[in-house]
Amino acid sequence: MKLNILLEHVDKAVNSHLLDIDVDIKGIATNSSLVRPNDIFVAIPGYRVDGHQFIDAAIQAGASVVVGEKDLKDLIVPYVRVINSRLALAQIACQFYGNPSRNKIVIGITGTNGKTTTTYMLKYILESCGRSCSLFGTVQNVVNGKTLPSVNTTPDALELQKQIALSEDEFIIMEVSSHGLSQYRVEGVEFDYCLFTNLDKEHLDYHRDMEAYFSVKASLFDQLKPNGLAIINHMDNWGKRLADLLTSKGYQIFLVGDKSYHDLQIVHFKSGVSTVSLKGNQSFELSLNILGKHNILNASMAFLTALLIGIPQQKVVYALEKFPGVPGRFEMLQHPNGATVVIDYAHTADAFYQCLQTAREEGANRVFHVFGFRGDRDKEKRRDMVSVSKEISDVHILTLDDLNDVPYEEMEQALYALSDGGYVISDRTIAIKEVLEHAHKGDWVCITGKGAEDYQQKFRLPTASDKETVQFLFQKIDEATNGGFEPLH
Ligand SMILES: CC(=O)N[C@H]1[C@@H](OP(=O)(O)OP(=O)(O)OC[C@H]2O[C@@H](n3ccc(=O)[nH]c3=O)[C@H](O)[C@@H]2O)O[C@H](CO)[C@@H](O)[C@@H]1O[C@H](C)C(=O)N[C@@H](C)C(=O)N[C@H](CCC(=O)O)C(=O)O
Ligand SMILES: Nc1ncnc2c1ncn2[C@@H]1O[C@H](COP(=O)(O)OP(=O)(O)OP(=O)(O)O)[C@@H](O)[C@H]1O
Repeated sequence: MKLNILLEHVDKAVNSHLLDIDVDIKGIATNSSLVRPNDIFVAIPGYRVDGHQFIDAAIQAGASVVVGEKDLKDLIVPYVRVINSRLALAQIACQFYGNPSRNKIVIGITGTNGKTTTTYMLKYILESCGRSCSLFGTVQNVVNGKTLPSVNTTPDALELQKQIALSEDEFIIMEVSSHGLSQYRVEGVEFDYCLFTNLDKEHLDYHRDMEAYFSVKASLFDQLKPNGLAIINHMDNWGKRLADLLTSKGYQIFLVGDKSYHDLQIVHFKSGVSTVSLKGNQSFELSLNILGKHNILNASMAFLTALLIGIPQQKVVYALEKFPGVPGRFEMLQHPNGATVVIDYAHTADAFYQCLQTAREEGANRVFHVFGFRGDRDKEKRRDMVSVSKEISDVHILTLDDLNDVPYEEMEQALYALSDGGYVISDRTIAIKEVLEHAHKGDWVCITGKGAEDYQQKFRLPTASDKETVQFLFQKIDEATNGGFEPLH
């Protein structure tokens, strides 16, 4: 593509005369090691390193044009200075791949919790009706039925535009994170449906405060196509704010909630099976294989969206009944002694509440809760998480989550400082072992924070995830002759 066409929609600072240069651009790169001859290299001042440092390497690798934010002179190739490199990248990628989101039905889901679950539910409903979907999210990306690894919840603009262009699927369903929005990863994507699940204290190491976090999330809705629809959880206070904001802007909004004026009303809110009704219609049952009122809410959001897309109600009900769940989201395993083990991805206070309260409402005798905190991530939410755990569970055990380069001892100290009457067992696998040893029939063990993700560091047991650890320990119980655990060596 000719440079002048490629840069047509880029907010440029200076050197715009270079747009006239008759250069043919073959591709786009943001990493110097991935540059190929005749690529345009976009230098991004990153959080770890400054991409401008790699301009020479990019040129050596064949970049024929460089885009950046700095005032640079004397480059041997044309240099386009822009106000924001990430924004320019999105605008360039969008143009290069021909605005691919315009040819798709695009669904974006934002909010602190429930994005992954809701995307999975929607994908399942649509695919059950023979419609094809690409998916972008925390657990995996899927395009044309092929699974691709997921580096970020929301991929960077270059990867996202490329994958949407490659997609032959009818729908694009994506989780839109606040980082993704603030880093312009979805800039240029035009959405048919945008969903808001909820907002809870999270990522305040990145956003100034909750107001700033909310504003970023709300900005997704400005990317709706002219006839695009917003679907909002109106039981969440931030959802109420968003609904007011979008109404004042003239957007078409649909609300999920527990009041008769909601477009989808959850009339009788119960984990597993709930009664819901559509405005002005008879109520009916919505049943799910996964427990938790929060999952009923996620299902209701998916339900309303599917109806707006035009899927018949009965087909949606049927698909949700069969929905197999999401790896590591309230995934239940049965302890040989009759206790119940739940592996969940809860890592905010609200998610703790949902997970632990579900165990309580299911009649748990005692609730054991094993959890930790990500190193080098939002510290503000930690105390709230501990207090919810302390309030709802009978025993809370603090353990290590991903260290993210924080020294082991430092994180261990943080656990002791926060434990508030709970136990600290630093080795995650040993914490799980201790709890499984102490849990009896009728007790529930909730292990939260990692979900289906692999461990980032080695722990004492030879396992790579919470599920593997639990299954490894169950196996040991089965093998042991005395009905207890084999000693560990
Ligand atoms: C803090 C943060 O958001 N970082 C994101 C950011 O990376 P960065 O700014 O650190 O990049 P960098 O490593 O400093 O590199 C800067 C530039 O130099 C280039 N470079 C670098 C080295 C080299 O040799 N040559 C070279 O050209 C790099 O390609 C890059 O363009 O831009 C990258 C590309 O978009 C992201 O992958 C990366 O996400 C990292 C992996 C991350 O962990 N992000 C988290 C915080 C995040 O975004 N999370 C949300 C979900 C949150 C949630 O809801 O739970 C998400 O959407 O994933
Ligand atoms: N609607 C909801 N309200 C509150 N908590 C929820 C809701 N849905 C899920 N959760 C909790 O949040 C955890 C993460 O759920 P899910 O992966 O669906 O959310 P997410 O928004 O994709 O999270 P992340 O952005 O961190 O990947 C679940 O394991 C559960 O504990």
